[in-house]
Amino acid sequence: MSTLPEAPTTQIPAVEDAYVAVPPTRPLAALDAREITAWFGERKVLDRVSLNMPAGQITALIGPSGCGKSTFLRILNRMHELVPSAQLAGEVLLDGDDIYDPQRKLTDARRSIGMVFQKPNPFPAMSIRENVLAGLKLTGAKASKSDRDALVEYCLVRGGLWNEVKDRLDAPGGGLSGGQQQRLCIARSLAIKPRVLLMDEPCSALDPTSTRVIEETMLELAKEVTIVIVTHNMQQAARVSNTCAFFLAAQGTPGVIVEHGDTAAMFSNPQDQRTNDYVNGRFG
Ligand SMILES: Nc1ncnc2c1ncn2[C@@H]1O[C@H](COP(=O)(O)OP(=O)(O)OP(=O)(O)O)[C@@H](O)[C@H]1O
Repeated sequence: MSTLPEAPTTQIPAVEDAYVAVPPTRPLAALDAREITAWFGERKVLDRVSLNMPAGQITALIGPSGCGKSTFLRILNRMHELVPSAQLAGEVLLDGDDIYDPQRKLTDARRSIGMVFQKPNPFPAMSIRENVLAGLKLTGAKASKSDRDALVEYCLVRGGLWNEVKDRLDAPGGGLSGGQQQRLCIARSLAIKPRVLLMDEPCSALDPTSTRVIEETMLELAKEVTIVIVTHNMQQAARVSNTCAFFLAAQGTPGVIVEHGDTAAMFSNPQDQRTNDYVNGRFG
């Protein structure tokens, strides 16, 4: 697990003060990482990692602890640069446009590429409704109350939580179960209609039933949003992902992708012996 902070640290304004709107549907987008090398201080932790994450698909990043999966994921929406010692080389293209282009604002990347973290991190004192709307700070247009209500419903339906909370939208988000809180965080991330959703071990703190609900939610969401998920759970990778990338960092060397491709093929007929050993639980 990464040592980076897991929760957004910026102060969220009161929802009534936020400028909100129901954004139009955005077309599906592919993410293409090219020759990504990453450092923390002097230490190189990823070495020339390239990966295409196709539009409308779920890509799983798998591999043993410490091989750089979370670092790679955070590079995909410019969170890596929040660490003072962190450096980066390479390109990340969202539908052909480099999110690291100096002409582009950091907020452009965050608007298009949302993130769900390992530990559910709703704003506990805010209501369920406010939690969803809190994701809207980045949009810039005002909207009516009915638009906001429609957006809250839209996000909670897609987050797979609507039926469980529709009668208590003003109850605090902190009062939900862990699995419900994680789906609330998914709903919050959907409020700005991201084109890509990054998920860093989103089920590792959840029981098997909540895990299955989140997996079903992901499979539904993938019709509208490209998803990239880090998971240690091989069954989960096999159940939800279309494509898979196996990361590995040999002792004292930076992480690389050993093998990537169609998930079913990688699990049934891996090309590299190390992939074979990993997916069959022989190490990691
Ligand atoms: N903020 C940080 N400062 C310094 N080194 C870091 C930082 N975050 C991660 N690292 C190092 O970078 C390497 C890759 O870490 P990362 O969290 O990306 O791996 P991971 O594959 O996601 O691991 P896990 O599966 O345990 O979450 C590790 O050696 C880790 O110690």
